[in-house]
Amino acid sequence: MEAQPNRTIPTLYEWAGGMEKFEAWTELFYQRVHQDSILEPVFRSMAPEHARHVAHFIAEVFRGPDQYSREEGSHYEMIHKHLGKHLTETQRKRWIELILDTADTIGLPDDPEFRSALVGYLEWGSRLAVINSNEESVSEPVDAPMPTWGWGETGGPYIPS
Ligand code: HEM
Repeated sequence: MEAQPNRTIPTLYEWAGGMEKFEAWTELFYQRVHQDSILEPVFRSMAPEHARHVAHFIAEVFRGPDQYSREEGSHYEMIHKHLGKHLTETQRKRWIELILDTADTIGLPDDPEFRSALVGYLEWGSRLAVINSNEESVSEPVDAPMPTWGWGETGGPYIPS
C-alpha cells in the first residue's frame, strides 16, 4: 500500500504563512535589489511580474498551490530565463544575503528547522541558477516536473519543549 502523507506535519508553504507571505517577501526583496549596486545591473530590465512569479515558484516548490506551473511558467521555462545571463558567484552571494535579510524583515519563521530548509533550498537553487546562466540551452525535458522541497534532515517543524 502506498504511504499516505502525514497530515499532522505542515508543509514549508503552510509553515511560512501562505502565499501573501511569499509575495510580500519577494516584493520587498526586489525593491532592495534595485537599490543594490551589485544586483541592480542584473535585474535592470526584469519583467514587472518577476517578483510575483518568483514568489509563486518558491511557494509551489514548498508544496503550496501550483499557480506558477499552471498559469505562469514551468520548471523548464524558469531554467530558460537564466540562460546566457552569465551570473557570477559574487552576484549569487549578494542575492542570498539580501533575500535572507528580507526574510528576517518581513518575519518569515526563524526557527532552526524552517531556516535549515529555507537556506538549503536557496543555496541549491541559486547555485543551479548560476550553472544554468552559463549554459546556452536547457538540458531538462520541456515537461520536467517542478522540484519539491521538505523539512530535510531536521524532520521539522520546530516543536518548543
Ligand atoms: C532559488 C533560487 C532562484 C529561483 C527559485 C529563481 C527563480 C526564477 C524565476 C521563477 C524566474 C522567472 C520569472 C518569470 O517568469 O517572470 C527567474 C528569472 C530570473 N532570475 Fe532567478 N531564481 C533563482 C536564483 C537567481 C539568482 C541567484 C539570480 C542572480 C543573481 C537570478 C537571476 C534571474 C534573472 C536575471 C532572471 C530574468 C529576469 C527577467 O528578465 O525578467 N536568479 N528566476
